[in-house]
Amino acid sequence: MKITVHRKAHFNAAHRLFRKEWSDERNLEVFGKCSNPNYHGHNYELIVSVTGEPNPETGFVMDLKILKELIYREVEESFDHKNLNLEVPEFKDLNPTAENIVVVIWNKLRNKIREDHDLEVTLYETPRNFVSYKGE
Ligand SMILES: Nc1nc2c(c(=O)[nH]1)N=C([C@H](O)[C@H](O)COP(=O)(O)OP(=O)(O)OP(=O)(O)O)CN2
Ligand SMILES: [Zn+2]
Repeated sequence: MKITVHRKAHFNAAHRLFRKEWSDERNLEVFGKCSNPNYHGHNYELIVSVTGEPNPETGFVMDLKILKELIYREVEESFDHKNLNLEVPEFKDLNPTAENIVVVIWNKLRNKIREDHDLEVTLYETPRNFVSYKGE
């Protein structure tokens, strides 16, 4: 029997979507207002979902307190109140789109979670725009 446990978290961060080899006009055409050269912020909401068999002794798939601390260490500490383009090394040469952010987060968490557990990460960039990734 497999069960999925979910933990929500959030971080606030600034970003700019752009390609440096393109003009500001071209970036505006493709990335819209998220290409503002002076950056802008989002309140990102994160859902980390871990699927596995519950341990028969504890009833836990994974201790949610441990998952909470893991998300804090791996995601919130590095991303919260940061400029993703300028302060988070993973985005030095990678456009911080919701798609790229969710993959970076998944990769940071994957090797910290038991191999026999499945991992899916869902990231809300705005209340209506969200992406999810499960490593496929
Ligand atoms: N495939 C993607 N498309 C877009 C991304 C992205 O990361 N992946 N990002 C953006 C912007 O960064 C942002 O998400 C859009 O902001 P906004 O248009 O303000 O979104 P809202 O949900 O607030 O817009 P409403 O019009 O109020 O619904 C754009 N595209
Ligand atoms: Zn944006």
